[in-house]
Amino acid sequence: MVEMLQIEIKCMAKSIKKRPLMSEVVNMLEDIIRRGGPAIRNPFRKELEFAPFANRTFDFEDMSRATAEVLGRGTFGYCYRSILLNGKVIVVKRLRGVTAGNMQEFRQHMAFIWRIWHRNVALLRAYHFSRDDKILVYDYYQDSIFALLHGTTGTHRMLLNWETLLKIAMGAARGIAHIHEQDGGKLVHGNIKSSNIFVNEKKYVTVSDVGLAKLFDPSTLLSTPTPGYRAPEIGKTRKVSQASDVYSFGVVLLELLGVPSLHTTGAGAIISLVEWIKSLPRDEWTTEVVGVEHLRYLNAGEASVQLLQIAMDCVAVAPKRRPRMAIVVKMLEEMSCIKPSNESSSEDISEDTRGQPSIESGLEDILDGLLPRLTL
Ligand SMILES: Nc1ncnc2c1ncn2[C@@H]1O[C@H](COP(=O)(O)OP(=O)(O)OP(=O)(O)O)[C@@H](O)[C@H]1O
Repeated sequence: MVEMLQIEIKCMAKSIKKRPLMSEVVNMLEDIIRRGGPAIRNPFRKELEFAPFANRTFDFEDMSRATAEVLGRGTFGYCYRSILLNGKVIVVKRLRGVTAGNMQEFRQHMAFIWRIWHRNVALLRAYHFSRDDKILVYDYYQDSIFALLHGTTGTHRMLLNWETLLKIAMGAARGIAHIHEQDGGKLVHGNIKSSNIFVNEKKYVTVSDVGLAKLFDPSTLLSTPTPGYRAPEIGKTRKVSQASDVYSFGVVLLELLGVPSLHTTGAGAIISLVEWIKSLPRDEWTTEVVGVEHLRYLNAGEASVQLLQIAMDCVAVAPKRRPRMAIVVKMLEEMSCIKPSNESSSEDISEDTRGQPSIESGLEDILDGLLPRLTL
């Protein structure tokens, strides 16, 4: 290790003339290795650390040779969809503004994320840490719940059948409840929304971006969750909490139920929407809020009112009045025993009320192959 430090000191010499040539540095390092010195990694090669048990089917060089397309720019930096030469499709997140300043801290945090192992939590496959780059690698999932519901443009509204809707709700709820059990029951996701919930290759609903909030300064997170999913108290407290995760999940439930325009409204508009729903007599909730066409399609009778009630409990303005996520899971599990009154008929509705593709068209390939067989 001392020898390594000596090399480092030589490289950082003030006088340019005293700094060794790169070829000399390589020779010095090779010499250390030859003499059976400390097990060092080639410092000129970028390394990926893989999750325990994850298949190491690619390395950093494969990643740099892959094609990459920007999926979007999120709170934590740019997100790319990358196709490796072996055909595997991965998602690469290049983080910006990470506060975990050194390798040790970052590594400890990654190990913490890997311990949050659950079928409803998206696996962080690998990471890379260097002074210039902090990169996270995930599997690529065909579609987020947001994309399923609203399409990539966010303009259309997909109607889900009752069974699919409940499975998505339950998978996401179980994932969030598991996250809330971590770190001595204190871990907060901090950015629950339908574009962070996916269906994985085993057909499990998985919650992504877990543990990332802890890597950033709270001031970076002031814009999370995205307006619309952000609990009202965050404006004052400037802090996300488990109760604010529950609020965000309530908004996802409303979104799943097809409450119109949720994805385009701001936090204020959501609160007034919630107030409006509360002002309606309960027996008018589903017809007014979910919509007659969608209700006919869901064909779930009183169960859809109950689901709407759970969503409304989650979006209670006072954080203390919101149920804990474990309770939400229980309520959803009880609901899943309630069967819709009749099998939903595909002839009932082939297009939703806005003439946009419904479950019967447009994304049918994905939905036929995927959602009816969602695993719980
Ligand atoms: N593993 C993944 N597979 C497929 N698409 C993904 C994956 N991770 C992210 N995406 C998609 O990439 C886009 C950008 O994601 P990213 O998480 O960077 O930002 P965001 O979800 O838009 O915002 P935020 O940072 O607030 O979560 C989103 O549309 C998201 O659904």
